[in-house]
Amino acid sequence: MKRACVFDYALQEKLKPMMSQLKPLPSIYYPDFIAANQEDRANNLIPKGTKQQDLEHIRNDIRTFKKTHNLEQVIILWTANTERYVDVRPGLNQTSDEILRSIAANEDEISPSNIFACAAILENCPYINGSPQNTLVPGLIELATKHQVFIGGDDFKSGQTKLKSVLADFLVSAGLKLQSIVSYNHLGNNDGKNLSAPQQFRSKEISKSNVVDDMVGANHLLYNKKINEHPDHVVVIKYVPFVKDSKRAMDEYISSIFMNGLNTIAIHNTCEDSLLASPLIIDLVILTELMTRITYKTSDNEEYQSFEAVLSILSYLLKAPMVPPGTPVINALFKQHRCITNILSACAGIAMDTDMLLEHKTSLPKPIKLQL
Ligand SMILES: O=P([O-])([O-])O[C@@H]1[C@@H](O)[C@H](O)[C@@H](O)[C@H](O)[C@@H]1O
Repeated sequence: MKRACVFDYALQEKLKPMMSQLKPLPSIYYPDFIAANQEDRANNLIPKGTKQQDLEHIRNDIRTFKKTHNLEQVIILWTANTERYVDVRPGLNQTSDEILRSIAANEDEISPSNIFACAAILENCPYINGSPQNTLVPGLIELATKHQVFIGGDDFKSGQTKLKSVLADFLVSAGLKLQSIVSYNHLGNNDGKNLSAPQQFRSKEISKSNVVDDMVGANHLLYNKKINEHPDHVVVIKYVPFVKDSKRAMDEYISSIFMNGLNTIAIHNTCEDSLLASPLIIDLVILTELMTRITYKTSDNEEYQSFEAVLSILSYLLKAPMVPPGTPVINALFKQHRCITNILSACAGIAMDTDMLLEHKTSLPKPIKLQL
């Protein structure tokens, strides 16, 4: 808390008695997966062993934590460093058997977050990837499906990307042809320091770049699908220690409009990145835990079932939403929000809001006013 410099001194002093009770458990550190500049922070480690031993250690930590705190459910959420992407290849991690064998064989290409996700799934704990790397490889998706354990990701959608998912939806659905998006930001916290390494930046660049794909892809009038027409989209992230957690985001959106006119929107946003991300952590855990208690049955199957293991309802909170294989990725923010409210309305037996408000546009009966 002191090192991060997010809270002012007075607030830190108030929080210190509570925060000092929280002792992080030793973790695992495979240098090849995060920036070399993180080495001095890797100072609370499990004794060096094989990846199988690391897996068993993390599994035991989960069981011990659950028993010590007398918990019904433990949810594992990765908020640690952005890792480089792992290779996805036959024999390594494309099936559940492959990834379990690869861990047992101490394969170099198994990442720390692969180990945590595998441990969570094997301990029947939902796993959420709050960072952009491709932790949840096909083998872990298959393992989660087999064990019917929820998984979700990727990458908290905190600021610049969340705004982009609204602006792009507004522009494209209004027929203003978005032609160029340049998203620049600099920040000085440790996330920024880790992202200053090319491979870690590449993970973040991927998760920040796909957010307009569904909106562009849905508008065949503006964008020629045959030539995969798409706006220019550039993401730049720079590490500037002086600004610490106070991320500066600068965006420029240029759209072609009527009679070949141009519409340029330029935005400057300054915000403490950690303060944007922390509430997302809480919401992701609450929504995931709620989904563990929702089952459904259909007219042709009397048995109640859970939702798909890949929890795409979390997409409202994540930059690069994971979806069950073969299903559409929705990034438009208010579609994602409506998905949550409509599913919860259905669970509560409440009619979904159609926004038609017909009762106020016709002679249909007016709604009964509820005295709450
Ligand atoms: O959510 P968002 O503001 O688009 O993206 C942010 C990035 O711009 C920032 O560089 C990174 O450090 C944060 O983790 C966050 O991912």
